[in-house]
Amino acid sequence: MAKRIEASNVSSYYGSFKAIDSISMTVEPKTITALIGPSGCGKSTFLRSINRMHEVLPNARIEGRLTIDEQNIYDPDVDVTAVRRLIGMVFQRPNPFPTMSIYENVVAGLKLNGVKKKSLLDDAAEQSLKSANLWNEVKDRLNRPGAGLSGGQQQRLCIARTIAVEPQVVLMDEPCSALDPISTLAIEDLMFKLKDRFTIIIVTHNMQQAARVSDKTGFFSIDKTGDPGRLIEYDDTQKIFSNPTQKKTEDYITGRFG
Ligand SMILES: Nc1ncnc2c1ncn2[C@@H]1O[C@H](COP(=O)(O)OP(=O)(O)OP(=O)(O)O)[C@@H](O)[C@H]1O
Repeated sequence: MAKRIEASNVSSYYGSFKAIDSISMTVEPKTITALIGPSGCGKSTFLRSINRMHEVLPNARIEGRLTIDEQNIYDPDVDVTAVRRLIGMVFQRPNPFPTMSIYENVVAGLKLNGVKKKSLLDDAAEQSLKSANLWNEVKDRLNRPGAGLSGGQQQRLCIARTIAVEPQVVLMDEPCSALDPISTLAIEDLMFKLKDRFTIIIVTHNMQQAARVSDKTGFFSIDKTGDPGRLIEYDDTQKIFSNPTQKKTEDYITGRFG
């Protein structure tokens, strides 16, 4: 089941440096939300705050409230591993486990969760690779190394690995920035397909991509170096790209700034 995400006044810090200031937004289930904005305005920091990856760094912390279907994921009694299982993440560079086969990559998370039965693992591998639009390309070489695939295939393998554990939210941090245009379109097609099942948030520098794939867009910005990033405008993607309310948004999307 895809889930609603609600951020209320989320500020994230690296030590004493405040990287984002008081971000509030609601992301509806089964939608794609794009986060755009100039370099260093805190898009990735916000994304990593959503699945508690931010706090992995020493001295990193957040303030505010982040709920997934009413559950505050920062409540002290919340199991962090369970949060990260619920909220999967795909990174900028495809990062398949280098020593594992294609099959082992996809089922790695399930095995970690204690699934042992071969038929269940086989089934999950096939379904996840099909969902990731990769099955036909790899079904005859499942035991070959994942690292032997092309960049675009590796990224789809990482998406298959992420969705194999049935998360409810999928976070994507510039998932296409290392890919060629054809692989990029393959990932975008895949995102459309996945939004039937998952809530997706994508950080992208590619404005055409944000306009093509997302339902909602959040524009982040900073006033000057050293200031925290702020959410300037958050609205339907069509509105942001055709008639934004804020001048800063307009300047950014028309290329006058950033
Ligand atoms: N590990 C870290 N330690 C300290 N500061 C960090 C760390 N990671 C990011 N920052 C700082 O936090 C701010 C926000 O960075 P972040 O990577 O979230 O921005 P971004 O909008 O995703 O940038 P980009 O588009 O370039 O990826 C920047 O000032 C950055 O230098």
